[in-house]
Amino acid sequence: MTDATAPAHPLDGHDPIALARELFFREGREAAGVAEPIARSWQRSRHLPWQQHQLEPITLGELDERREQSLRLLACAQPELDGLAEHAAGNGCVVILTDPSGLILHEIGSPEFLPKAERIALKPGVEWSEGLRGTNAIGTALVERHAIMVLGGEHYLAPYAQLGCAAAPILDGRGAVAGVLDISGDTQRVNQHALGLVRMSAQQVEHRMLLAGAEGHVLRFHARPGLIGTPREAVLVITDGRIAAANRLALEFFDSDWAGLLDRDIRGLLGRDWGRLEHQRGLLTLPGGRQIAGVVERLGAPLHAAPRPRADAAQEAQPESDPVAPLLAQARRVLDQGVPVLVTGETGSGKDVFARRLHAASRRSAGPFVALDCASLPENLIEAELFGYEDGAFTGARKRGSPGRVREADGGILFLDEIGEMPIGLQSRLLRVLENRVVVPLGGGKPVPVDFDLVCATHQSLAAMVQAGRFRADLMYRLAGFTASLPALRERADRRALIARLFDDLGGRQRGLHLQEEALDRLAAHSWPGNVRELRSVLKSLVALAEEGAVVGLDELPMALRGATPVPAMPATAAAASDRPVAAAESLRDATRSAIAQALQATGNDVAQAARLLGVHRSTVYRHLARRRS
Ligand SMILES: Nc1ncnc2c1ncn2[C@@H]1O[C@H](COP(=O)(O)OP(=O)(O)OP(=O)(O)O)[C@@H](O)[C@H]1O
Repeated sequence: MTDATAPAHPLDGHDPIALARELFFREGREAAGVAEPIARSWQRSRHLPWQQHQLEPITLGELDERREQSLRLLACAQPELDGLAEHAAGNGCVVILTDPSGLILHEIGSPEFLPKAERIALKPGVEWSEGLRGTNAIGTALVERHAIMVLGGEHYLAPYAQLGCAAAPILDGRGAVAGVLDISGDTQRVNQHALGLVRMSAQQVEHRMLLAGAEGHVLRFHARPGLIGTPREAVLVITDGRIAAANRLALEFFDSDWAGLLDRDIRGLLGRDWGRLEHQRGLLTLPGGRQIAGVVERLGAPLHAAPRPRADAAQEAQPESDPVAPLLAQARRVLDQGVPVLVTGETGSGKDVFARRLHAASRRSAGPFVALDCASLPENLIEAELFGYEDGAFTGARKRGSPGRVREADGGILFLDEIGEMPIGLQSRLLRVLENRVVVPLGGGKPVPVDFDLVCATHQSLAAMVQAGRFRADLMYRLAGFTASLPALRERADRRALIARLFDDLGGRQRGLHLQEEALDRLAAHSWPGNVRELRSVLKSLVALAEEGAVVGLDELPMALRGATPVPAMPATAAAASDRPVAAAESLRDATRSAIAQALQATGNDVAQAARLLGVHRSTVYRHLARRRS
């Protein structure tokens, strides 16, 4: 055995894990004093050929292929990855998604822990099966098919003795493992809370995957009717009269495993009357006399049990799919060919989130994602920040110089947010870097070759800025190889589903809250000038203010949302923006301007309060005020 493959050594004499290791490794006895799944895993690991220890990641091309093979998993897991990433970053941890073999497809989270993860090969393209790394949360969860936490000395191998991981397998509707969701960090950072989070998130991914792949009919049911339509519902997929898929909650209800339920004739299980529940919530008496409360949906039909006429019925009739997903797929294809992508949309519509998702889906996902917000830096610092500088290049420069963001993005993606704020003098320099693929630091020094893909974002009209002489036309053409125009929240056909999901994800589910249909209708009809950011902050306070298990109705909504008349929708859809860049982007700017004006009016010109109301940073409001004055 080499050092890297040697079992971790006992930590100290009083530690029960250390004692268990002493008996197991030194004296060759049965594993005792550790949880049963760990003991079983040590036993399995003992018989593994450790000389096959594989630390190198597969190539980027191979990783791409593996991602292609797990496309549905990746799409269904993305919202959880986004949510967990916030938690992980705040706790010094990373979130990991693997494919069914334990190969890491994605890793996102704390910049503090990522380098440590890198050192032990906990990174995209590396497989963490039990067969290759001994007892570890990802590999052992795959074998045990249950969520598991593996801390410090419970890992079989020495290099992982400081590592703490909580992992949950993601099973598809036929019981096959689709992947693993994991939170990892230093041992003391990972606890029962992390285990609860990955377990719950894996359940959400399973729920989404089950519905995404379903054909025919779906029966959603639960003993508590309030939970129907949430990820805690039991689900059966019925295709051609037989059970094609089921989630774990449905198995629990029928006290069965997948083998016992799959391919059974639905009438034998539910009785002949099951079709009575089509599009109508109700009680069904099963052949044994038990009753279930549920609803059957025919796929492709509206997802709501009892559709009622409403003003925006035409939009509601569209399937509640994520309108951003096809844009993301197109943008990824373009970016992977080395063509820059420009993301446009109103403030808070998710441009930053989109850019990060694009990175995660792109050929450069194993490389860095380096973001620079051009609006947040004074003009005279952007150049140094972007292109780097040599020792003492200017007063106040760091002693040993700085490589700059462009070089930091080497091998990955450079994200320039608010590109419209890039000073015109720097635009030609950026263009040169894009064309020549070399960067020369401020204060001289040798040109350094760089290799990165570029994503930019703006809520402004670059075309209008070109006309006004504030943006270089050649740079605009270069940047906008592909424009992804994100829809405003009020224009999204899936906004009801999005609101319901965010409500659950922001703590509604955890606290057992139920968002009433009327309240959901009102939230969906609101104009949301601050878009998803504003929506999140309203939902967060709704969740925080509600008592555990409460029903959240119209009366619980903030005053501004209770009024009967929703704020009229603002003009021009973002979808039209790519065809008519000037007009659409102007309307974007108009919409942003009028949202800010409304917020300032509502708050008596209190900038801080207006910014809070819109869910934007104060500087955004100040910037708009300054522009209005000029
Ligand atoms: N699809 C989504 N699901 C959940 N949260 C989202 C989604 N899209 C955006 N958000 C959240 O909304 C907020 C605003 O998103 P983001 O920063 O990406 O918007 P933006 O368009 O870049 O805003 P700005 O123009 O002000 O920089 C963030 O808290 C983000 O996490």
